[in-house]
Amino acid sequence: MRFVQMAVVVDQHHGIKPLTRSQRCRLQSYTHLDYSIFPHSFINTCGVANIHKSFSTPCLSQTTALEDDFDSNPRIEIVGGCRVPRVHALVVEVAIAMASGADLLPVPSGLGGAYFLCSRNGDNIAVAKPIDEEPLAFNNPKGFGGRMLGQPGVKRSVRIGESGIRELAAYLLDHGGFASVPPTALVKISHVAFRVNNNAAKISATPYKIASLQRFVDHDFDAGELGFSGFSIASVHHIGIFDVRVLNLDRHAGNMLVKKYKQNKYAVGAAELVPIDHGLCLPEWLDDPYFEWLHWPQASIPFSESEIEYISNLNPSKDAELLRTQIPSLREAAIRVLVLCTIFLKRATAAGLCLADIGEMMTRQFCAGEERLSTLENLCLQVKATMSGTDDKNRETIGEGEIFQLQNDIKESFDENFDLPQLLQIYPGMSRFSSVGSITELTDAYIYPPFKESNHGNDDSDSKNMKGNSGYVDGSTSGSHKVGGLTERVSFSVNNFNCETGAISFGDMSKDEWDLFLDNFEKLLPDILLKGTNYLSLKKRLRTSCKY
Ligand SMILES: Nc1ncnc2c1ncn2[C@@H]1O[C@H](COP(=O)(O)OP(=O)(O)OP(=O)(O)O)[C@@H](O)[C@H]1O
Repeated sequence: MRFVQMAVVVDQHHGIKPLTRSQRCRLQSYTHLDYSIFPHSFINTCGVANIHKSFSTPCLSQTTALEDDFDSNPRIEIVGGCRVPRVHALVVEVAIAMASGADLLPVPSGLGGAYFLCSRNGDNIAVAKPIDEEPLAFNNPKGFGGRMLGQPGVKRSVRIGESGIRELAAYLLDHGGFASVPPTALVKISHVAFRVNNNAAKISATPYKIASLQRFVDHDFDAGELGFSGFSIASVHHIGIFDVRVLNLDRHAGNMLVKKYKQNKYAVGAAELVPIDHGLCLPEWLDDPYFEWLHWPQASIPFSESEIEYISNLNPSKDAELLRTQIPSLREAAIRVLVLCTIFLKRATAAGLCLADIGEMMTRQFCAGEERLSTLENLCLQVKATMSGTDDKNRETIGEGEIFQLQNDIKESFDENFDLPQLLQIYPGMSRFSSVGSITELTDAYIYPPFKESNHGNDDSDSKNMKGNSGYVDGSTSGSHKVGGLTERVSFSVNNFNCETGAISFGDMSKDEWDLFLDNFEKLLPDILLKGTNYLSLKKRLRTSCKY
């Protein structure tokens, strides 16, 4: 790999300023740049006029020895998002800023390691989030570290070290900037300021990391610091539509930035929201999403015509293909969640449901201290049951509360080597499952089923590159945590649904099974949506009548 030592040239002769708007626009026309090999002529003109285009080096370094990846100069190389002009412009700007000696400032908020990249005059340009500093990852700087990449993360359906690719996926999926996801890239980046855990292998120079890189959004608040009544309906709808598509598990108020607006008495509802932090979207199975907007009044207002049109134009197959080609390391299980949720959004919108209705049908409910599966999850179980041709009467039945308690117990026992035989004694209902050959199978069935899936039809090269970087644990081989080895799933019925506990995943289906699943899903959907509409409107009426 060749890297131009930009800092020297830039500092001695010119001094770099952030790119102007017109410079950025011109940069966007260069679609084949490799930012690691800018010629000096590029630097001479602050990045625009004499740029040599079309360097055809691959996006990823071919370097295999870790030592080769380190030197004392800050540098950046684009890994994912290569073909998106606005991403190019962002990376160029950051490269120039780094070359001119710009600072990298740790962000105090959030659970993961994040850094503001600033220009020399102190303006923030971008936010970098290294994947090895994610919550639970071994280089996490905020005290939530220690695990290897590839293990279950804070949300178990998203593995540690795989948030960065989801940040990029979110940007790629936000067609036309509908939800205003800021331009985001996946980069290899080195800087002395990056956190390296004392225990990690030290190589005498600058840490070189894979990170998501997102354009900094100038803002005055996050949504949690303001009342929701100030947000525009369109803004809430657009973010909500996006969150539903990607099954966002982490849309809390702090992940929506707000630009201060001039308030006068006529300007209520004028503030626009900018969504950030998409590391926990596209889970590997149907997990429980978190939608902060779910109970905001804007979410109960019907979609506008343009929103309905946008939704009807969404093409889940194309989106899936986009992700497969642009982010080969994103697992098929996650892509299938996107496809399913997009279909659900499209059909629900066509049936006249509003954002709040749709979000509610995707979210699990807590009732009398028990977590209940969402309507969407129940529907998927129903579809799975029809496909497997299982007859509920032949199934053992245990109570719903018992199931979730059991799941929690097993999850909690994950690190403490809890005594599973003892667990089975506490839950005698479990011993009736003749299909369970061993305790390992039982554990796997409850905790890891989706981690066993293979990347159907996917080229694994990109993920290998990520693994090569630093101690990546592959789901199929992560010794002590017994991923894989599951030969048969544990099934039983809950409220007449055939239920595979732990997770509803689509990753282990063959292509034909998945197509059949989607066919059946679409057949059963109208009925569920009709019931949902009736139920939700009754619930709304009750809520309204309670006020008086
Ligand atoms: N694109 C952006 N523009 C401006 N500020 C940002 C941007 N992205 C992140 N930030 C700031 O950095 C902080 C941490 O970022 P982020 O929420 O993405 O990290 P995290 O570790 O995943 O957080 P969390 O623990 O909330 O999931 C945010 O609270 C916000 O203040």
